[in-house]
Amino acid sequence: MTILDTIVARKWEEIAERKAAVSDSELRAMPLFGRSVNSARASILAAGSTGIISEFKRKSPSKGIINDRVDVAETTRGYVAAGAAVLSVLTDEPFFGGTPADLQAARVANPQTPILRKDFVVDAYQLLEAKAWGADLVLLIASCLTPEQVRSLSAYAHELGMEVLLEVHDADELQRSLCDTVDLVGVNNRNLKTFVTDINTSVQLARLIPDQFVKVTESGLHEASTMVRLHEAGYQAFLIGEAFMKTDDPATALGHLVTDYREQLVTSKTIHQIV
Ligand SMILES: O=P(O)(O)OC[C@@H](O)[C@@H](O)c1c[nH]c2ccccc12
Repeated sequence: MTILDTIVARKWEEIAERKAAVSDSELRAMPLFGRSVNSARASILAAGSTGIISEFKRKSPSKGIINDRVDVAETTRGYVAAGAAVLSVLTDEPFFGGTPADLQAARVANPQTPILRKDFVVDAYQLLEAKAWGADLVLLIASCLTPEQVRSLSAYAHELGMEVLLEVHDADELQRSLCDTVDLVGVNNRNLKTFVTDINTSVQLARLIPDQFVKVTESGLHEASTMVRLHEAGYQAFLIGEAFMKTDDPATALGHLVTDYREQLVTSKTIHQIV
């Protein structure tokens, strides 16, 4: 049994508990449910966007406690001020220390910014929750879903007005799960079964992702030079958590990375023009 199997098994228990406590119609009646969503796709592709999807993550199975001191509203507001194109907020409690309240607090603090509900979505009920808690897009992880589930969950997310980030880790997952109700494709550099992180995963898969999808590289990103390399490989967005959250001031860490990335991009473009 891998950690992913353990997480998904626990997730089904959580879903059963939540369904018993809050009905579909109660979720639909929540104040945020009817709000219009912010497009992550548009934000990432806008001229001058950093493409950074900045994550609020307190702990993880691979790293343990990363940061249990900072406030979600203050941190996410700081992320946006420092250049985040999209926010990612973990809502899984047992393994990542996130809560629905974190997502709602980030929503209220950042009304104009697209926010990803970062969780292990396996059931349509979680999409209703995401909408009710103020999410603009949801993550679907190919390795814990059948291609049919990816299709039906992504179509339902679209019906609810949200966008979909499909996460893959290898060519096989990409080829069998990709469908046109997905908006962004994320390549996770971290193998969720072994926790090994390798940037080459993204480099190798980039050319297999059709251009209609926004290409996102996920996990293990700490250096501007790595971002430049992945940008040149075709990535438009970068999902980054730990590099920011492990510091006492995650938003300032993001600001520094943005400055370095912009400088290095200019240098790299100049070199390409000369060579
Ligand atoms: O903290 P990192 O290494 O920058 O990674 C962020 C993000 O990619 C990672 O948290 C993540 C990617 N896919 C996930 C699925 C579930 C939980 C977490 C994740």
